[in-house]
Amino acid sequence: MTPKQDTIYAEPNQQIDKFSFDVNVAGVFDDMIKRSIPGYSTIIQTIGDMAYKFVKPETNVYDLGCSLGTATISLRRNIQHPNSRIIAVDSSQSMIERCYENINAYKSSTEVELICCDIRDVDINNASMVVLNFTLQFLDPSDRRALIQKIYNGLNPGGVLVLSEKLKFNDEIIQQHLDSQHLDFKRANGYSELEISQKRTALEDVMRTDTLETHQQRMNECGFQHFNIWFQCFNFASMVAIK
Ligand SMILES: Nc1ncnc2c1ncn2[C@@H]1O[C@H](C[S@+](CC[C@H]([NH3+])C(=O)[O-])CC(=O)[O-])[C@@H](O)[C@H]1O
Ligand SMILES: O=C(O)C(=O)Cc1ccccc1
Repeated sequence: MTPKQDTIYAEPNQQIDKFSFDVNVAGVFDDMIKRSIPGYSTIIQTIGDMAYKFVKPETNVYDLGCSLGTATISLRRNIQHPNSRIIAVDSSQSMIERCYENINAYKSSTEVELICCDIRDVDINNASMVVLNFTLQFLDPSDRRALIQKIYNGLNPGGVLVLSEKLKFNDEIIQQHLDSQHLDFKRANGYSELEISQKRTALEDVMRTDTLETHQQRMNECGFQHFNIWFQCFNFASMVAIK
């Protein structure tokens, strides 16, 4: 089925509300994320490839900020062991409802537990893989370290964290260049100048990005000794940390 087209910011708005993962966004999210994040499909595919390699029998796999379940479905398709379990979490009720339908559209022997709650309140234990695919950037910056620490503590030795994020750059010239390439990507995917600028306003103070150096330092401080970026397209990156 072709996803419903994202026209949320297509008409001029008198007042632009803060971006939220409400029923309107959930209804067009498949289309929105594919047209907004360069490399999204590659990252989803590779999360599946990593699940094949990293997920061990009798362990938990977490998809934190699962939205419509795209990463969960990729994980589940690639897990080799029937006796592992995916715990998919999102705080948006509208996302969770649609995610439930998407997950149940496929049969699989891997159980998925869907939880509607804040990822800061979820217990992480006996994990062989944790996915934060473009979710950490929406968390209050002062809560990020505690979340990464909780993930580190809940991972088994040899377990993996996949962290995908929009990046910020200290170098102003690089920041401007990569941002303009991202805007060209959105234009090429059919977004108008009005859509781009209204969404940008809505995302201010809602999505706060970190530099790669901040991510690296936080990972190290939480105990991860093996960390690197495995994918980057413009200002979007996916990183891997192994315990
Ligand atoms: N504190 C929180 N607790 C729980 N959920 C949260 C929280 N904050 C934000 N979310 C949820 O995190 C998701 C972020 S989207 C993830 C895409 C997905 N991973 C994908 O692979 O398609 C990324 C984006 O829109 O750029 C939304 O569904 C929020 O409701
Ligand atoms: O659209 C953007 O400009 C982004 O930075 C990515 C994004 C994608 C989906 C929801 C919110 C932000």
